[in-house]
Amino acid sequence: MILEGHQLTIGYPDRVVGTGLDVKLGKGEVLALLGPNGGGKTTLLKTLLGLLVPKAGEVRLDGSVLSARSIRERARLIAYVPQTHVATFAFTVEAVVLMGRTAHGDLFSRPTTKDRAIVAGMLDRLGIAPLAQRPYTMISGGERQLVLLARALAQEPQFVVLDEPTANLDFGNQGKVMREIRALAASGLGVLFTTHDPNHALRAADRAYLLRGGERLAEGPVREILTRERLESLYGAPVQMITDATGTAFIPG
Ligand SMILES: Nc1ncnc2c1ncn2[C@@H]1O[C@H](COP(=O)(O)OP(=O)(O)OP(=O)(O)O)[C@@H](O)[C@H]1O
Repeated sequence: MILEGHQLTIGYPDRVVGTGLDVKLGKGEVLALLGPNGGGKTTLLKTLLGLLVPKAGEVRLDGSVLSARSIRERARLIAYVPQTHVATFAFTVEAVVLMGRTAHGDLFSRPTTKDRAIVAGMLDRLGIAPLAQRPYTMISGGERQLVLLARALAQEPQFVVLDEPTANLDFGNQGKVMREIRALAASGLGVLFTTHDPNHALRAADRAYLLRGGERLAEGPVREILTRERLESLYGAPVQMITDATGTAFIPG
């Protein structure tokens, strides 16, 4: 199964953000989307998810146009972890993660024992089981990020799309999410995530897609694509590269 954007023009009713964009994500692989603020990353993600309609081109899932599938079917296949949002209603953490099961059951049916077991497993896996009965509105931004990831995984999708999944996380939890992303790919899911940290792409992704001003600057295997020169050109700023026996890291210059 492949999630694919073909010759996409992306944007909003009053604005074109990018044109001629081709993106491909297969199962079992991780693609990192990098680029400067306002470059179009979130717009591209939302278009691939079917939340924004492409102005031209099409999004295909397994060769057929995504928009031809029902919203429910899409939700079963592709999970979205948005940038952390603050909920208005004080659902418990467990209830928020249970929402991930909605695509699998009848909309008005009560969660099954299996649903609850899957949710408990996800909370445990991400180390947030102690938060289960806390209101989602009264936990930290980083904890919320992990709850949204748990909700996406409870969906048991084929693809997971994450918008800056490490943005609010402490150093330890950043590592946890990177490991989780690799584990998802190892279990056969396709993962697409945006990041402002090239080191996270190096660590967790197979391929990198560089997007600037709505244009694809480069795409390919992370280790080939992420060079000091390319990152300097992507961000229009100096970048330093540090290499030792254990690997390579980039720091803003
Ligand atoms: N709802 C909207 N309506 C109109 N224009 C928008 C809307 N949301 C974003 N934009 C514009 O679209 C362009 C791309 O924004 P987008 O959020 O996709 O960038 P991004 O690469 O995700 O940025 P960041 O790294 O800052 O999150 C920007 O110029 C932005 O101002």
